Amino acid sequence: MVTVLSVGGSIVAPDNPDPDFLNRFAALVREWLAEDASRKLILVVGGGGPARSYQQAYRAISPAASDEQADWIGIMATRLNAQLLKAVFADLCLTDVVYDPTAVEVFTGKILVAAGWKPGFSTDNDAVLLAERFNAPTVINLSNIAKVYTDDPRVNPEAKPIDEISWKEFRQIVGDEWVPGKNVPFDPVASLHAQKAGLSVVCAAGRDIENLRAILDGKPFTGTKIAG
Ligand SMILES: Nc1ncnc2c1ncn2[C@@H]1O[C@H](COP(=O)(O)OP(=O)(O)O)[C@@H](O)[C@H]1O
Ligand SMILES: O=c1ccn([C@@H]2O[C@H](COP(=O)(O)OP(=O)(O)O)[C@@H](O)[C@H]2O)c(=O)[nH]1
Repeated sequence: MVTVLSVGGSIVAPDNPDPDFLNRFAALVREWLAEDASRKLILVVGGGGPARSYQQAYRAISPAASDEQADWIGIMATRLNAQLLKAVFADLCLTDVVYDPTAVEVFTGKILVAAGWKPGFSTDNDAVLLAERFNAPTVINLSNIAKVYTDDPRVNPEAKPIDEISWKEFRQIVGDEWVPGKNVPFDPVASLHAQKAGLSVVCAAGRDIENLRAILDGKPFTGTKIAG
């Protein structure tokens, strides 16, 4: 049984890598995998603070900055974070970090680590492609926010948290347009793809390890389910 976790860069490397979080996360993952030999995990890792600061530097320097170049810069940040996770799980992760999610042939070991692929979307979309490929019905999307809100709560203090939402309604919140480095609970391209594929997504706070344990165990959790 393969479970797909989209691990937001905002929790792996908010500004710099967060070794305290990674340590607690690694302990939980190891414990959970050891409990049942049939469990396997795909960890799709985002770019976090470094992706944004390098993209911003590029835009500050280049008046005619292109989205494609900005995306490539972000992709490289996701690959650096992914290589860190692969090293942390070296004994369980036997294959190279996946870049092209449509070309994965084998999944030996207990963990597969994936990073950014190509311009036009975020690692959320790579997670959707991998979920389809490995028949996982749900993507667990771990971020720096406990729930999806009716609007960005950092911008709009009136925004209300949501427990369950349809893809149609969710896509009205995040829109259709991809912008490199966009901060949204699940990216617009990935959302359309997940809707078409009939996948569900659970958005939750990645740093809350007990809550993550509950999600992995199929128990009641704090977060937002996007489906239907
Ligand atoms: N409707 C919304 N609900 C919740 N968060 C939102 C919403 N719209 C925008 N955001 C922002 O998205 C951020 C999470 O996205 P991001 O920082 O890219 O996370 P990650 O790196 O984990 O993928 C939140 O911190 C929040 O500021
Ligand atoms: O397949 C991918 C994955 C990532 N990115 C770029 O890399 C950035 C960082 O990735 P992501 O948004 O997934 O990181 P996170 O939001 O988790 O920090 C994105 O904003 C995109 O600019 C991309 O172009 N293609």
